[in-house]
Amino acid sequence: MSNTELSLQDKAKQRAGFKAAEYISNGMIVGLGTGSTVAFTMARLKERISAERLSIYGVPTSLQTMMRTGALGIPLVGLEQVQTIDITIDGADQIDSELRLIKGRGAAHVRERIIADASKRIIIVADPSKLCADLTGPIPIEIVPFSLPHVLNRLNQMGGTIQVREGVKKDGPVISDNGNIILDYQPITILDPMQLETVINMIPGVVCCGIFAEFTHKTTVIIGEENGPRIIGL
Ligand SMILES: O=C[C@H](O)[C@H](O)[C@H](O)COP(=O)(O)O
Repeated sequence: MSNTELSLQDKAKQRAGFKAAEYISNGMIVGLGTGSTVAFTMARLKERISAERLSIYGVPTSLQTMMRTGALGIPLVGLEQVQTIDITIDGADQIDSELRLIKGRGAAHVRERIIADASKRIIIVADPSKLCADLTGPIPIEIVPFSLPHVLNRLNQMGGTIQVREGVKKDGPVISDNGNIILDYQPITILDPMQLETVINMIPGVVCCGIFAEFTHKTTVIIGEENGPRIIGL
């Protein structure tokens, strides 16, 4: 797509995504997130690989990213082949003032959390619409299919509303890359993101939810503002 065809929001994503690619240097192992914003980072990395002979290996967080990087020719390694990941670049659905996140609109948050945890540093790329004073939800939750009635019961006891995410081009529930079901849980309020994350993640059957509150100490956020990328955090 040419630059003139991009929407204003896509241009903002592009500014953030391109800026993040500058943080990558020769020899790095790079966690590659999922979604439309980090797709711009991957496009820029492909250019740097050709123009500067940049030598990197990516660790993908989803089948979508695996397919995109395959098409771009970015070399990949599996998590089992690396000790640690130098930097992970990923998107987010909501970012609060303390750099806590909600992720998982694309149902990739389980693998994204694993890669984030294995990374020395995390760079989150986003357009300005993702910034908020406080996280509000909905919160994506990946669950083992067998546990559906139990998890629905437990979340109902907590209040709020829950939807089993359904496919757009598929009848029935969305199935994640891990073979699981995705719920979208709208709590009444999120007073303490870390506490709510812990409570949801402890429900048997939940693989994990999309609140990422534990990585703020190693997170940088890049917002693609109109007059240039804004860096928040480290
Ligand atoms: O499951 C999807 C991921 O958490 C994405 O990183 C997140 O939804 C942001 O995606 P986008 O950059 O397309 O807004």
